[in-house]
Amino acid sequence: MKEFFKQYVPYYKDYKLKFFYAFIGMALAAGGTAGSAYVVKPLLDEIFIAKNLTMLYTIPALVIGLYFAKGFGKYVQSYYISYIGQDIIRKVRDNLLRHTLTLDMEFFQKKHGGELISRITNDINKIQSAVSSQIAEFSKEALTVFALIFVTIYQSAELAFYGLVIMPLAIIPLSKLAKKMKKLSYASQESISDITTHLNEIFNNIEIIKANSTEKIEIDKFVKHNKNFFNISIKTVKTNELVSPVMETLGAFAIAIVIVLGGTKVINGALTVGEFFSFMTALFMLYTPIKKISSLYNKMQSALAANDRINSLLNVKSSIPSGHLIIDEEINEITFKDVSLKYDEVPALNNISLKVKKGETLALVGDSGGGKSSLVNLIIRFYETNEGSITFNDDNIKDINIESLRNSVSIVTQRVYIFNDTICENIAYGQEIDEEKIIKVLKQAHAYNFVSEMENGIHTKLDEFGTNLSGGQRQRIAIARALYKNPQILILDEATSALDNESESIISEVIDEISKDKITFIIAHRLSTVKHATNIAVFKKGEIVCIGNEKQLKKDCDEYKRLHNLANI
Ligand SMILES: Nc1ncnc2c1ncn2[C@@H]1O[C@H](COP(=O)(O)OP(=O)(O)OP(=O)(O)O)[C@@H](O)[C@H]1O
Repeated sequence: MKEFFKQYVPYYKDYKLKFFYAFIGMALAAGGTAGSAYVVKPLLDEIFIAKNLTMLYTIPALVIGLYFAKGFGKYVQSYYISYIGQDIIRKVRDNLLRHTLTLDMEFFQKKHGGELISRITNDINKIQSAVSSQIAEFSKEALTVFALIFVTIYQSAELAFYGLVIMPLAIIPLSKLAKKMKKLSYASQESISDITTHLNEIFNNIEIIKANSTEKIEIDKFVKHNKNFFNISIKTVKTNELVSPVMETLGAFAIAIVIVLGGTKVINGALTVGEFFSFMTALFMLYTPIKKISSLYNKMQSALAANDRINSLLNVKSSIPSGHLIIDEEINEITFKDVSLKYDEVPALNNISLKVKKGETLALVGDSGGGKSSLVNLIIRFYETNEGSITFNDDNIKDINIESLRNSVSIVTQRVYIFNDTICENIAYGQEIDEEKIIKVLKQAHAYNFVSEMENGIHTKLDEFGTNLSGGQRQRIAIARALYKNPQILILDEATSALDNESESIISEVIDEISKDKITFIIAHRLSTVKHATNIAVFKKGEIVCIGNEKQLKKDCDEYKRLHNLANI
């Protein structure tokens, strides 16, 4: 709990004035509550026993004033505390996404999107009540407790001792319940994360699910996750709801003792009836905030568990540190020297050495799983080499600033990413929109014809995942996006696989033309796509078995000949 506050207290310092207002509200609310307990004494002693007529009118006015103070105080306090809490949560959520996006691809490959969404939404919601309403409630209830304790002691210190001694005894069962709550909360958050992950998977793979009629299998899986969440939630309710009966039973003992002792004092004339009832009212009133504090403490455990999960994400650090060099000159060559890459100790690339110069195109061909995409993953530093070095001109890739590196590269992959935005925004993604330039690249990518036929032309909004486009149209949008960036390095990983032969050969010509001042890498299964490449590297099981132009390979490379023959079957 200490760590939790340590982590969030720095956020609070921006809200000093709001805290001050909230505190005034709290003080009014606590004062109003204690005052309404105190007022029982003059009510009984002055009105009912002494029959004082002035008091008959003064006290009701006082009651109205006290309740107004209590209500107004509560309102002011709730508003300011919620404001502070919500604003802090907004900042924590921003920070969490900011941090998550610094992590490397390996992390995202291993973590499910659904789980991350769950952390950034559900878990943060859990701490929201802790940093805002729970802290406020806790402070308000604690202040009320102090004020009421003051009233009880003021009325009778001896009775107060018997009435309140039970409180410390309650700590033992309550702390046991709190421990259990933290465990249950953790399990509950894991379970909701399973649900989000599964839902994410279902909606992302809906085509496959429908096409295979596996809806029932998915529903059965979901029912299991959902039932698990229900079971944990019910256990949480059982544990949390135990607080109240435990406190009430212990409280009943205290009250019983006080009735016997206090009653005796009233009978002996040591205490007035008013004093006794005022004391009893304060004591009764006292158990409500104490019960609330215990229950809040239990609920706080759920925030602590959520915070553990949030911190475990915040503690993950990128294993690919950025370098300091900013690319501000032309990249004339990229050199791979004895490069090896392993994914979790499984080798994917072995001893790769090659050089690509500006104006050249290197094509990567070979069987599936040969390591072609892995090689381009290294150029954009999605992964780190295990051995060997990659240099841009004479600079080691590890010394180059990652953002600057990626700004110099455009990559089009098999999987086309479309944002839920207009065609303009999708093409200029991350850069200023220049409509003329957008139209130019759309024409180059052979996309302008179908775009101009759309209702709003380049301002047409695309669905997320680009479902209002065909596969080939999506690829053309992705190619246009890559061209718009006008990068020094162009990577096309099966970028034209969904195009018909005619479009592909036209786009290939465009790419040949624009790649004259770039370093280009093309991965393609269709060998016809790459026949004009300066060099073709043939991959097999993570190694380059031959490298050369098409003519040389056709002559000397058995593996290339095999691929060529397969393509012609
Ligand atoms: N993120 C990853 N984590 C673990 N292993 C991976 C990852 N990406 C690729 N691999 C493995 O590395 C090897 C090379 O894969 P890679 O994707 O580079 O091949 P490829 O030649 O591009 O294949 P394809 O033509 O099918 O796209 C494969 O055995 C693959 O299973």
